[in-house]
Amino acid sequence: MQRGGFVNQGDVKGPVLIIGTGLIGTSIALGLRALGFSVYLDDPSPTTLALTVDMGAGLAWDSSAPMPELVIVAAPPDVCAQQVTDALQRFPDAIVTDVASVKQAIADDVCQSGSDSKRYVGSHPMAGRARSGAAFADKDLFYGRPWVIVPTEQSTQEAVMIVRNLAIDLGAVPTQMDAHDHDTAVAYVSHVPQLVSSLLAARLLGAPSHALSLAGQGLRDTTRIAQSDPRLWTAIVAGNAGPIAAILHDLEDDLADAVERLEQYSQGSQVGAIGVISDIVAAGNRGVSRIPGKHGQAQRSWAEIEVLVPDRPGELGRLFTELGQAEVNIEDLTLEHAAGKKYGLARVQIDPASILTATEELEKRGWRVISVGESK
Ligand SMILES: NC(=O)c1ccc[n+]([C@@H]2O[C@H](COP(=O)([O-])OP(=O)(O)OC[C@H]3O[C@@H](n4cnc5c(N)ncnc54)[C@H](O)[C@@H]3O)[C@@H](O)[C@H]2O)c1
Ligand SMILES: O=C(O)C(=O)C[C@]1(C(=O)O)C=C[C@@H](O)C=C1
Repeated sequence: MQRGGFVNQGDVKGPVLIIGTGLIGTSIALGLRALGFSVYLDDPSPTTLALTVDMGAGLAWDSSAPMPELVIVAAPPDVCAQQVTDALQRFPDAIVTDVASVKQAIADDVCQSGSDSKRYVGSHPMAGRARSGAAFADKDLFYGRPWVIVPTEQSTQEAVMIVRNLAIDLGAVPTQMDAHDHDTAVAYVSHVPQLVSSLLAARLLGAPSHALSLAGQGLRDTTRIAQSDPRLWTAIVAGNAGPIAAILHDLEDDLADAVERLEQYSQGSQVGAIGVISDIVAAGNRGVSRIPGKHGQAQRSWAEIEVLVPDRPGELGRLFTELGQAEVNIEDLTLEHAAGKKYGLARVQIDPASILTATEELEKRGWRVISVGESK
């Protein structure tokens, strides 16, 4: 079997079975297929399973298939413990992992199930999309992203290595934590952000349509994940309710303070209101500067060029190609589209040392560069 160029210890050689072939299960399956693994798929929805097989992600599992060496449960969090326990019983030699966004409740249930839980190691790839389902799967979804490995006290070292190798084979960066630390961490970086984004987007239901027609990048940045699947996120949030509630309490205090000061200000009192606004924005600046940049490095400043991109097929590709020809590396990109306009606005982030070259080369090739400046 062709491997991603990694390790001798904990190498999976036999077939991999993926249970739950939605966004994450199918992305893993496609990535493993591309590396030459033999992949089997199972999902309670026959339509989903057929779609995943049609996408070339593997073969539908049946009892005549060879015994898997690794089983990956990629089902909603509230059914993962049961699926892991069943897999440990059905496949007595297999290592079993799950990829659910919550870990403590699943680990507790598996360890108390009476099954052979030393072959179980939890895990969680920190990559995804706001859209569920196999149709949105991507074999490169995990590339460069953290993948948390969450052994229980009973997990064997071999099982841990196999799950680490899975992450590495898919281009992810494994990092190990216990279930409690994992759940607290993801409450901060994933679960509370999801709820805040949803709450913010829900406020738009009461906004007049002329307000929505003015929506720009700020609103899009803060509400992208509000498109997420309510069923999946109900199970995620319910599975990590304690740590999430603790952070929401702090947020509630901050909000109550801000509301009180703003109301005092609007009623004519000057005391403390301006200070609280400045404190909120400055604390936000400090918080956002703690988010690591690409590949987990400390965040650094990029230069940003804003370029008008004609709304025609192939134009964005041409922009990438022509920046590449000028030997300018794109570090990040955002696109803004205004409804009914013939142009989109691409904000391309690049190394500040390349800014002059990029501007000159783009203008030489007929692009309209709107502005050049600093970005984070
Ligand atoms: N979406 C993300 O961004 C993301 C990222 C990392 C981890 N995860 C975790 O990965 C898991 C899958 O999420 P997803 O985004 O792929 O969801 P999804 O809705 O796209 O896919 C879930 C799949 O599980 C199947 N399923 C439902 N009940 C099942 C059961 N009892 N047994 C087996 N399969 C069952 C569904 O038919 C569906 O195909 C979840 O536990 C989620 O917390 C999600
Ligand atoms: O990129 C997104 O859309 C995601 O929401 C991915 C995201 C996250 O919060 O980072 C969502 C849930 C997962 O458990 C892991 C990753």
